[in-house]
Amino acid sequence: MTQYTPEQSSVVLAIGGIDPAGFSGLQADIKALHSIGAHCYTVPTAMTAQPAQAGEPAQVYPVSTEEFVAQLNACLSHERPSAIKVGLMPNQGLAIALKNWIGEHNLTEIPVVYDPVFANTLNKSLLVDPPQVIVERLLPITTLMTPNLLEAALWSEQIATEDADLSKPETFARQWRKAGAQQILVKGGHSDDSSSTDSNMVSDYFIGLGTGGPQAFWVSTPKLPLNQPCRGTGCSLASLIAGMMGFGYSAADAVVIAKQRLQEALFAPLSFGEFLKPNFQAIKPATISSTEAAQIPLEKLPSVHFPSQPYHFNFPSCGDSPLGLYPVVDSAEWIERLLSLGVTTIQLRAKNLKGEALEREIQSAIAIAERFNTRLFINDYWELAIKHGAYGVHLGYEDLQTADLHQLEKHQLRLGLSTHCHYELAHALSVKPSYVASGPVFHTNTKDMPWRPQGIDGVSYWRKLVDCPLVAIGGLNESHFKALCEAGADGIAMITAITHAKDAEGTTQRFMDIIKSAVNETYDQKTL
Ligand SMILES: Cc1ncc(COP(=O)(O)OP(=O)(O)O)c(N)n1
Ligand SMILES: Cc1nc(C(=O)O)sc1CCOP(=O)(O)O
Ligand SMILES: [Mg+2]
Repeated sequence: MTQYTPEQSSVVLAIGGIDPAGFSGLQADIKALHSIGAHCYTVPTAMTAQPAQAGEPAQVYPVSTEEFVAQLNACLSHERPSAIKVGLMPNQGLAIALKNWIGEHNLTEIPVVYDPVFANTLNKSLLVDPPQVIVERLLPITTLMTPNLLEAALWSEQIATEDADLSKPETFARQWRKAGAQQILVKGGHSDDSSSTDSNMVSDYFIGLGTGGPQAFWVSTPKLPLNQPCRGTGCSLASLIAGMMGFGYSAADAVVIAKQRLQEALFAPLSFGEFLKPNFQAIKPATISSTEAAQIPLEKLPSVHFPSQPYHFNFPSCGDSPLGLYPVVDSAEWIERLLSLGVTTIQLRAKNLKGEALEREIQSAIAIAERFNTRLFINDYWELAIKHGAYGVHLGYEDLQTADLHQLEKHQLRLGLSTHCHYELAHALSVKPSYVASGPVFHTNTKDMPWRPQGIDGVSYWRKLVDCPLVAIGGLNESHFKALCEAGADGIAMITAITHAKDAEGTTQRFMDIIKSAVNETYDQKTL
């Protein structure tokens, strides 16, 4: 599994055209990247002249291959870039030169975000060679492509199979993947089609590698009532994605964070002449720390959902009393032991049972929890949880692909969801669960985790994003309880600290007391 470990700095090599009017191309890249604290190298592929008047074509003056490579080398003589963003690539000669340069300098591990600019927002062509040949050259070095619907269509028409429906972003995305794109975000900003998405939202379709394997999802932000054409949004989005990938975020995470930041810059767009442009000055400037660059001062994360339909769920609440100490155990026997001490939230995480034995264990656990009037969550086995009338289920991100959320909602089970990164959180929040779990807070020996522990700061940050109860999990023990309560955790979940304790009963009692007084102290501090 890839481990995504955010770095302290992001240096993006932005390659693209110069738009002297300052709306798009490298000028837009610089503004977007500076807003997240990334450094931006700028290597022009062409000077352009893009008149405002609709009738006049754009002029494109590509640099020579020699000039291009000399600029790339000059950048490389400073620090090695942590991501590359490619915008306007006007001809295949420069595309080949870039591909060779990346190979010759062993830069193939660096993520490349390619925004295939074929024409500007005013639909003026900016290419000297046909788009197909340029894209073909760049596909092998590209980590993530970000075409808009028109660009995607232009290419897809060349490669589409006969039965392909070319009116939908998801069709294009699949076509491009077949043609060799590793990961792709088809931007739906030009779409009139609202059949698969909410018409008040702009929805982009992502297919790529998530932390646990291939992912496909829609990522949507509210449609803004802009009264003039807005320029430079595609360049800015691709730059923000490259910047976040440069900080070490996965493509899926970078897309979610970048969409949010662009959305924020578009809430108060700057108007210049006939056009608008994203207002990155309106965003709280990010510092050079990667976590802070991702820390969105927040409107809201974009909504993320799987390819079927947007979600309209509302799972029941877990009640008014705080979730508190939340032991995660593997048997009904443990549940009986801990509930008799007064534990009010507990989870059955039975990884070693199957078939009838598993079903019996779940049934007993539910019967015990009912006797103690306790919130019992069943991990993984949502069908058995429904069948035996459990209080709730806890699901991981992968389970969302298979679990029938409609059935869970229909039977009024509470739903807890694990989250570890931005796109998982964006997805979880779209489901409106009963609680969100955030982990791993610290290193855990209980299971392999592809995510860097996020620490207490990560819990505080999640708290700002999450509008339902928040549960912290991963490597937790009593030394963390006070800080976790101050950070806003409603529940503190753990396995080892209780199940491996010499005196599990005594330990649990002490943990409950500490959490109770930490919750009271935090409450007092907030109300003073
Ligand atoms: C409270 C809580 N948070 C997170 C998890 C992890 O659940 P999941 O992602 O389903 O992983 P497994 O527990 O199945 O390994 C949890 N169980 N409880
Ligand atoms: C099961 C589990 N899920 C996690 C997550 O981050 O989603 S961390 C974790 C293990 C928790 O065990 P312990 O308290 O022994 O560290
Ligand atoms: Mg699970």
